[in-house]
Amino acid sequence: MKKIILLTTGGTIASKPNPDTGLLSSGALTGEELASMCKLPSAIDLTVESIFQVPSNQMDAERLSQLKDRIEALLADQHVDGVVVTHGTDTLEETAYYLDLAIANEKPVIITGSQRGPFELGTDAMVNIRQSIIAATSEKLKGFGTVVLFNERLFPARYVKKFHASNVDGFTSEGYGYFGTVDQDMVTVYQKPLDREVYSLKEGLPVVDIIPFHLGADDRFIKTSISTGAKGIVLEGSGRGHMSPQMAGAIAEACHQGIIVVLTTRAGEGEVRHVYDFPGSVFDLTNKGVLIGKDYDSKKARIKLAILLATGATKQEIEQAFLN
Ligand SMILES: NC(=O)C[C@H](N)C(=O)O
Repeated sequence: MKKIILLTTGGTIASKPNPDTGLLSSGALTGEELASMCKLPSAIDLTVESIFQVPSNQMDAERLSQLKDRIEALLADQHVDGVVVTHGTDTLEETAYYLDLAIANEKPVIITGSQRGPFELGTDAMVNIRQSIIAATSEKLKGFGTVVLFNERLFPARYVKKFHASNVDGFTSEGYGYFGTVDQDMVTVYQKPLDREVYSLKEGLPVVDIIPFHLGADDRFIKTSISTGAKGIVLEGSGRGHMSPQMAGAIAEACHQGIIVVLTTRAGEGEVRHVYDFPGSVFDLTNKGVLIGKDYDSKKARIKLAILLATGATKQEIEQAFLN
């Protein structure tokens, strides 16, 4: 019999209506309460553990590290076949990618959430938990790193994104698609990621900011990032990766001060590349010391940059790592 651990962290999937406000209290339910509401196959040996009971806007570097340590300890037990994490959907993709890059174990780690609370009409909470537990028992998902299950689909942590604020079909991997499904009790895998990247952290995650470009953006946030001690900055540019000319001077100063600056695009798909030579272009910014963030979503680039900095990687190694 497969042994799976269900590790709950809170979120809507663990929420209860608050009679005082009529709104949802995320994380009010314990893992045990939640599991007792799911119809699980009896052939799975399930252990439930509540590690946090928070809405996912409370996830931070410290909690990520606690979660990773706990999962690693659980997977190290030879009797454990896989771990399922339940999480609020708002930051689920960031936690998933952090776990994906930081956990080396080959056993399945599946992370899921829900858009509707367990007591709401048409809730997706129980079905997502159930399908995730089934996925975690699958031999097919060994060596995949951390996988996100949502609405019966399996997504790679590197690309998955919450694209709908409330719909139960709320997650996608723009341009790349999902790599499998869990339909009733059947796990099907259509694609497997070519490379698996795993890093060994030497210290806690440093401060890395995301600074978006918008029409008319100035340099105040970049200056604040520099003066408040950020170790990394992810710039979210437009199109091929363009920032405003007003930002370019402060970006050069950030690089000059040894802050690692990575450039991404706010477009949903496509890569940051040298195409133009105007002030604020990729050409201009890389000449100032900025690294190219390829096709990374800015939130994923932020997690990756923070992890790389926490491994003690050099600027050259970080540049190389973003070519993956
Ligand atoms: N659907 C959800 O889980 C959203 C919730 N606000 C959270 O991320 O905790």
